[in-house]
Formats: sequence, C-alpha cells, structure tokens
Amino acid sequence: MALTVDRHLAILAGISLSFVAVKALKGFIKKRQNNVPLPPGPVPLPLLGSILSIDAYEPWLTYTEWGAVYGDLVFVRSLDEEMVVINSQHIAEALLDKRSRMYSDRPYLATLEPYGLSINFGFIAYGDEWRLCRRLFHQTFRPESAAKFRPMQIKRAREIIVNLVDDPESYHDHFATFSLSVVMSTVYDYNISARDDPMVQTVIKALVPGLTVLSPERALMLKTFPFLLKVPDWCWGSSIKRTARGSTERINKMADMPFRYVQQHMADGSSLAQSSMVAENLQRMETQEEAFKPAFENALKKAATTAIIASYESSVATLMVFVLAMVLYPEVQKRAQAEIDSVVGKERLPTFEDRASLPYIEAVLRETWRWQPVAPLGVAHTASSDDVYDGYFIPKGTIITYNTWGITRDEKRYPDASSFIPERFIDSDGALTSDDPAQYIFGLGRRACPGRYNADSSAWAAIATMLATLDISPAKDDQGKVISFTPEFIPGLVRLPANFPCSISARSHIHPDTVDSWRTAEF
Ligand code: HEM
Repeated sequence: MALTVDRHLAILAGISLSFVAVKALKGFIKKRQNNVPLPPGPVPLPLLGSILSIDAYEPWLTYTEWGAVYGDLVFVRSLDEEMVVINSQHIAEALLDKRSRMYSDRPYLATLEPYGLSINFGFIAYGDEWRLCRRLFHQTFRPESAAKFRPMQIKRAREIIVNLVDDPESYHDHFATFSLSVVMSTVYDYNISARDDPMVQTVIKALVPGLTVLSPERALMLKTFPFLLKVPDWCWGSSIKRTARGSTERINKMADMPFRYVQQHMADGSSLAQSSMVAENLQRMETQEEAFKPAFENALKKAATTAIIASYESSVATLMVFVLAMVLYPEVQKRAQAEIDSVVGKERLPTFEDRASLPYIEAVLRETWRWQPVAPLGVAHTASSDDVYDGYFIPKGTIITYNTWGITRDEKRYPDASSFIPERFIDSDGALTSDDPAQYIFGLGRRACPGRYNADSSAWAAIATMLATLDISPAKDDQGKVISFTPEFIPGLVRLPANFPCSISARSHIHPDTVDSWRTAEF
C-alpha cells in the first residue's frame, strides 16, 4: 500500500512541477515580450527556483543578504511563484503607498480556507468584502475613536503590574492576558477574568496552532501539493487534513462565542456590551435593508475576529521584546526610570497626558519596534497588474514581500543595528528625531495595519507603567550568580522572543499596600 501511495505522490508531484515549468516559461516569454528587465536577483534553479536557498525559518535573513548583493528591489522565483522583495522604506512607499491601487491585493494562501483562517480579512483579496470589513474595523480603530480606549488601556496596564508582582515567572501569560483584555474590551466589551477565563482559553486554543500556517513560505507546500487535503484519513500525509479540520473548528468557535455574548446581552437589554465595536455595529445594522444584513453581519464577525487574531501575538511579542531589552540593557532601564521619576514623580503613575513630556520613553518604544521587529516581513501584497518601476518590470501576480527586518538592519541608518540604543532617536538637543519606525513597521498603503494606533497606545501604556513600578533584571541562580543566556526567537509571521530567565520585582518605592490597592482600584 505504501508503495502505491508513494507512486501517486510522485505522479502528482510530477504534474505539479510541470505546471511550475509551464508558468516559469510563460513568465520568461512575457518578460521577453516586454523587453523591460526584471529586477536583479539570485539565478533560479530549473523548476525549483531559489526555494532551497531561502532560510525556511527566518526568510528575512536571506532576503537581507540578497539585498546587500542585488539592491533594494530583488526578484526571486520559488517553484511557480514570482516574488519581489522590497528592502527599503523609500521603495515600499513608492509602490505600496503611492501606487496602492496596484499593490493592495494579497497572495492566494493555500492554507487560509482549509484552516478556517479566511475569517481573517487581513489575508483576503482586495475587493468589496475586504472594503466592508476594513470600513467596520476602521470606525472603531481610527485615531480619533481609538483615543477613547486609552483609560481602559492604562487600567489594563496596571493589572499587568499586579499579576507580575504576584507571579513574575509567568510574564508571557500576563502579557497574553493584557493583549486579549484590551482587544476583547474594545471589540466585545468583554472583561476577562484574571485567571482561566473560558473565552481566553478558546482564543488561545484556536490561535496558537493556527497562526503558524499563515506565511506564503508555509502555504507553498499546500499550493504545490493540494492533494494533501484530499488524502483519506488512513493514508500517509493525512495529518495535514486532520490538523486543518481541527483548526477550522477551533477558529469558528473563537469567532462565534464572543459574538453571541454581545448578541445575548443586547437581547437581554443589558447595559453591558453596548459600547463595543460589535454592539455599535449590530445596532447600526438594524437600520439597514434586510437583504444586506447577512453580508453585514458576516463582515462584522470577520472584522471582530481579525482584531483578536491580529493583535494577540503581535502585542505579546512587543512586550516580550521590551522585557528582553531591559534585561540585556540595564543602563537604558535606569535612564528611562529616571525620566519618569523626574517628570511624573513617584507619587502617581504615568498617564497619556504625560506622554509628550517623556521623550526618552518614546525613544525606548521606537527602539522596541525597531530592534526586533515583531512582523519582520509584514504581510505580503500582490501586484494586481503589470508595472514598471525604476526601469524594472514587475509582472501582474508577483508577490510583494516588504522586508521590514532588512530596513531595521540598515547600518547606515542604524549604526550598530543589532544593539538596543534608544539614544539613536534623540538629537543633540534632547528632542526626538524625525525617524519613527512606527512609520514602517506597521506596513504601508491601503493594507497598512489599521490597529496601529491601538497597538501603539497599548505598548506605550504597558511600557511606561512597567518602568514606573518594576525593576526588570537578569535572573540569578541559587548562588546569586547571574544566569547568562543567548536570546532565542520563535520565528513566524509574528516573531517573538522565546521565554528567557529574568527577575521582575516591584521598585523599592512601591509599597506592597500600593500594589494591593491596584487589585481593586477602578483607576
Ligand atoms: C503590536 C504591533 C503590531 C504590528 C507590528 C502590526 C503590524 C502589521 C503589519 C505589518 C500588517 C500588514 C500591513 C501591510 O500589509 O502592509 C498588519 C496588518 C493588520 N493589522 Fe497589525 N500590527 C500590530 C498590531 C495590531 C493590532 C493591535 C491590531 C488590532 C487591533 C491589528 C490589526 C491589523 C489588521 C486588521 C491588519 C490587516 C489589514 C488589511 O489587510 O487590510 N494589528 N499589522
């Protein structure tokens, strides 16, 4: 039986590779017809292209190396896919932003539908459904609306401190609670409980395995060998199909549970769930034509679920990067604490009204975004028509990968780029420079991150509150010796530090009674 299966796999793989060859030939002919050269790039192997040369776990490293050899626009062929890697902010602005009409589509990801992830509008094609989802999302998350959530973000940030003081070793889990509590309040007006919240368990169960399949590099296998989703359960390779089925069930549960929570509260006439993104839009829906309601409700559910998916890991990763930096760069932490102590004082905690008076904290946040960008390749776009840029031909359908990592590693712009140096954003007068990585780490153009104002406020609230109240330092062993470690990162669409040894405790002026008072405070 195994032999038969192997033969089938071989035949099907052969057919797939023939399609690859035909597509590559078509591309070649098109290029010749056009007479405009493709951007420079590595010489592809027949059929396979450059796939074997790309670092499977950290592709941004390969793209950055190629950037040094071929320049800021690199053409790469992998199997049957054509990709252009953008290695500079300037070209990203020129294409993704200034020519956004042509560069706002997303590549087809073979993993999306089977794994239940097409509910995430961040990955769907540029079209009417995406437009409706994005409009609903934008109403809640645009800068003017997002500002009203700031007091809630400060309150949640203070809850992290209580959790960290109680149980410092579980810092990753506390950041996950923070991330979800902010977004679930905004989207569903749902207040999660400090421990074992059923909604949180459902979200984590759905997201943690699901997100790993969301990159073009991972989806390529399923695209090339789509029969893997059709093989019978008893057959070799069927685990992919089973994993996909399980993922769909978990994602659907995650989308339905909180949505029903809001509908239930609205039906009961409860004052809860009245001011959330979902509640406000369900009320708006009542005034709409009957025929449009199902599409509206579907788009609303997608927009709501996307907010959870898009913010969960990225917000956790940002705070993990910050804590890692504080462990490795104690002098930065001291300078940041000194700024807060002198501007805010030790009697109260920072709020958003203090933000403009705390330039060093701002520089720490900028360096946190830059030092270890949590979305090192952003989310890929596609060219929806042929284009010529700077004398190079970019064929319709080309995947556009925007190498954020490469930009953060530009030694001319960021000398000693792999070190955490907030001072690089402060000029000789002590003011912030005009270089703000938030201008590029959230992507560009019509698909740029619409949650960035919320993400920025959450990160600022958490970082400023932690610096005001906690000492973060290297962990020590039983003999009092510092435990040294080499930071490790979990790669993926979102890249985050793996847990590392560290010690977190309340700063000396923070009295235990004060922490106790935060447990119950309404702030
Ligand atoms: C914490 C740091 C975050 C980073 C670094 C980040 C980064 C990004 C990037 C690079 C993209 C792709 C942009 C492009 O295609 O050019 C994106 C898309 C998106 N982000 Fe974020 N994000 C963050 C947090 C959030 C949060 C908190 C939310 C929701 C509240 C959110 C919602 C979204 C959505 C909905 C999209 C898809 C947009 C679309 O395709 O139209 N993100 N994000």
